[in-house]
Amino acid sequence: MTFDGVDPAPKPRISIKNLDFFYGDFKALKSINLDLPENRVTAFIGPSGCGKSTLLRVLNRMYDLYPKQTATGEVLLDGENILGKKVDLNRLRAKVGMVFQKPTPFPMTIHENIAFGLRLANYAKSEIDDRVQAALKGAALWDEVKDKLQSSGQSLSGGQQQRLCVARTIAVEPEVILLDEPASALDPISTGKLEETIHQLKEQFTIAIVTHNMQQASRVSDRTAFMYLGELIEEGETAQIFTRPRVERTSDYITGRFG
Ligand SMILES: Nc1ncnc2c1ncn2[C@@H]1O[C@H](COP(=O)(O)OP(=O)(O)OP(=O)(O)O)[C@@H](O)[C@H]1O
Repeated sequence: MTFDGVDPAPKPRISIKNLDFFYGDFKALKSINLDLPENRVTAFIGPSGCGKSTLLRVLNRMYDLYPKQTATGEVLLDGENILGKKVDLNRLRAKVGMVFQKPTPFPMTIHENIAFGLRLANYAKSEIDDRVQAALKGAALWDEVKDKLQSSGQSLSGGQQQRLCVARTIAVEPEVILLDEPASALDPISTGKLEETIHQLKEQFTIAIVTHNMQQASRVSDRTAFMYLGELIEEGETAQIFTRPRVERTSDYITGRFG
């Protein structure tokens, strides 16, 4: 923050330029232009069906797994257009990790949930235990699981499982973390812990989060993008969007007049 309370815009880690997205013939995203600054949390908000998850899924090309889904325009990550045909999708997904709405631990031990990905990413055997520990600490789960690393990941509570998924994601050292309504299945205490974790993670990562919960967006994010019917209506510092929106539709949405 500067003395006048304005966050000096850090450099964008991701730049989205003129992005359109289609499910078959249906245009779900319309000419989106948006920067995601590094070491900041950007929240995508808007009513159901406005395109929040679609936008998130473009950022690691998750849509490529499905037929008839296409994106046009540019999404620059470190200067490279990740929508390009020659992009190595495994490398991209290692750089841009994702945590889903429902906690999805693998049916393996807590340790193995993280070690598995590390081995796939060719980390040296001698490093694995230290990296598992560092990832669990990074996801603020270590203290709760350090004495039961050989128990099943699925034996943890929902909130712990979600932090295990965060640990699994950060273990392989991505640059960007995508969170798709990560707290929607969690109770308020687990949600609070996850939000604290997100707050700490932004020191190291660039984060985008989709959330239906506007209090959550205002608590965890530095910047907020409001979407409506596939368009980006307004984007800016979270405090500005929530207290001084420039566009009437944003104001109507955040004051609960629709959505
Ligand atoms: N697999 C699909 N095939 C066809 N249309 C889809 C598909 N997935 C989403 N859509 C459509 O694309 C639009 C955007 O959907 P998206 O899931 O991105 O919205 P959202 O803002 O994340 O919604 P919600 O808050 O309800 O999760 C919607 O009109 C939706 O019906």
